[in-house]
Amino acid sequence: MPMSSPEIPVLVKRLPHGQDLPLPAYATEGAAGMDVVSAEDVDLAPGGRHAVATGLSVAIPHGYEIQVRPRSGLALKHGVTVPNTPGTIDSDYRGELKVIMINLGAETFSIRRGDRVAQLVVAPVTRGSWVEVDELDATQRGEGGFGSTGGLAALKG
Ligand SMILES: O=c1ccn([C@H]2C[C@H](O)[C@@H](COP(=O)(O)OP(=O)(O)OP(=O)(O)O)O2)c(=O)[nH]1
Ligand SMILES: [Mg+2]
Repeated sequence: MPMSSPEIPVLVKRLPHGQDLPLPAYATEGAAGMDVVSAEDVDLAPGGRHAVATGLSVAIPHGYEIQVRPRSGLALKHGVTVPNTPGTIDSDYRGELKVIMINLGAETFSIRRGDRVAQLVVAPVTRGSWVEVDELDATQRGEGGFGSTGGLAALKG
């Protein structure tokens, strides 16, 4: 028997143009994201982008967010992805949830109302607070970054 993980209840409201659409849903028992469908027809030209309507607004519990992530099949087969991935839906946002999509492929990509365009991951948020100091502790990495440990080759053991 697979263990079921706790589910976070998220309030969802179907907007007038989304009344007949299915709510975002997990495609399989172990899916991390709920597939969300488009509430509109959009033809995305090569290089084009659009904030795709979902016909939904949500109220996420405080301390959680929804991440809007691309579907890998659309990215691999068509070059269609979410440029701001993971998109952030704040717990206090009450506007329409939209999926920003970009067509990085060579062909126009047609999205039809009801098509599953992206996936939504409900995730906990940890917030930080600044502790301002004059000096930071020394580390092995120091100021090195952006490739300072080398290129693609594996590290020598
Ligand atoms: O893919 C996305 C990303 C954001 N939003 C909505 C929900 C989110 O809570 C709000 C603001 O998003 P974000 O903070 O990423 O955008 P911003 O450019 O910083 O806008 P704002 O000044 O409104 O925060 O826009 C979406 O519907 N889809
Ligand atoms: Mg913002």
